[in-house]
Amino acid sequence: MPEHTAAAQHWPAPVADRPVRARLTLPGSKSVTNRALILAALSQTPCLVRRPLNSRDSELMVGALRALGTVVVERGDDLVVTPAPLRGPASVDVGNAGTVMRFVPPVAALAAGDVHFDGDPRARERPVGELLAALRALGAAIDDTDGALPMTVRGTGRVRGGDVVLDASGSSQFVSALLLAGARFERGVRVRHEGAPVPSRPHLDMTVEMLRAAGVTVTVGDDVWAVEPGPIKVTEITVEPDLSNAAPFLAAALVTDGEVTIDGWPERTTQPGDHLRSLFTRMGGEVEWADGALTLRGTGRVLGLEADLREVGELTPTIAAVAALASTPSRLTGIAHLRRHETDRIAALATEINRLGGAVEELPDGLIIEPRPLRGGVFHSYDDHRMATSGAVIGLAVPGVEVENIATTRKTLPDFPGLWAEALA
Ligand SMILES: O=C(O)C1=C[C@@H](OP(=O)(O)O)[C@@H](O)[C@H](O)C1
Ligand SMILES: C=C(OP(=O)(O)O)C(=O)O
Repeated sequence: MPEHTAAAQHWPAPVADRPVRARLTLPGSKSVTNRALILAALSQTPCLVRRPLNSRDSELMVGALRALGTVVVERGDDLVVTPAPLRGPASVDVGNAGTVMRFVPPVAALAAGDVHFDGDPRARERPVGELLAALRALGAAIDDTDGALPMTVRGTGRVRGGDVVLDASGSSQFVSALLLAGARFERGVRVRHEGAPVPSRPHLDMTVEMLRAAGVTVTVGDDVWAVEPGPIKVTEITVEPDLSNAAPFLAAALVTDGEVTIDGWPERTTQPGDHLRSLFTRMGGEVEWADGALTLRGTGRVLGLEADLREVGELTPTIAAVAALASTPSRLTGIAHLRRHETDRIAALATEINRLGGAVEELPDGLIIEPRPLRGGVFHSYDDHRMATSGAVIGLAVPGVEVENIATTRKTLPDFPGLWAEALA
């Protein structure tokens, strides 16, 4: 049964009856894993992907690339990716993975044969039209449904490439998608963004950094990115732990006055989760990085936050959960694009926190969250992994919170309930 139709289960969120003290190693980053898999499939050499995420979004990416002919083999916890000529006919299930629905179509355009794309019902509502229009302008043939899924990329084995202008205000993934495959286009690709600001800049930096590490020449200007045509050569990529998925665990220390250490936290990284160091400090935590581990200590106060989260939108659900438990108000802005994430996260957060007695007001591009005492109740997850973990954070401090469909956390974490129990033990 597809996961989005899995029977709704209510998971009683554990209450922290004492400060959470834990030291944890987290699974690999979704964003790094799925970029690594794309680059490895387009590489001239086999590639060892070390410590990849092994969860729904990465499984969907592996499935997509296998469908196009790439050989992906497990070796212990690692993956060996052996590139092969890309070919259709093939069918790709994108699930509700933005990285699969945006990063794979340009690869499919390089394949010889038709590649059909579809996914969870929500995937048909998530934006992809701007990317498809850009791909067409670069020489690809695509049959879509009014700029959305389901669609078929009619791959011919080659893409002309060249200059293209697109509006990436809906998702940074449109730009990342074109850059990741662009070196394999005959003329490379030069992407210019025009429109409201592009969100999630760190993810674009991640794309550029990983391409350069794979031997690709990339130049970056103001809202312009160019990839030279040429070979992609990558033999090994080590995936960092998922720092965005560190958010609920660090939040657990913050809201219970505890102390949580995440092992393997890179000293320098392009992952947006690294911004948690400053964001959670502003919300009352004390953060220390030493010897490759990050520790967050609660200080007995949880403060609201005024912040533009455009760059780090995927951290919003956890920040909103902490804000709902804070002693001062929060105003989170710059995140209109979250309305087309796994769910409309702005509406979902307001509805669910208010259902527990909160005082949250929706803005067109964000949330105002006033402090209120909360009560128990069902916290719906809307098939959104980060909504589910946010319910768990609130449940630490509010007895009687039940998270509906906690299993949806498997999008990017193979065993959230197990890790949560380990953290609280
Ligand atoms: O490139 C990536 O890996 C991602 C980019 C961001 O997408 P948007 O720019 O659509 O927010 C982020 O929210 C998503 O979780 C992962
Ligand atoms: C927006 C997210 O995912 P996706 O890669 O599906 O866009 C997310 O993980 O918060």
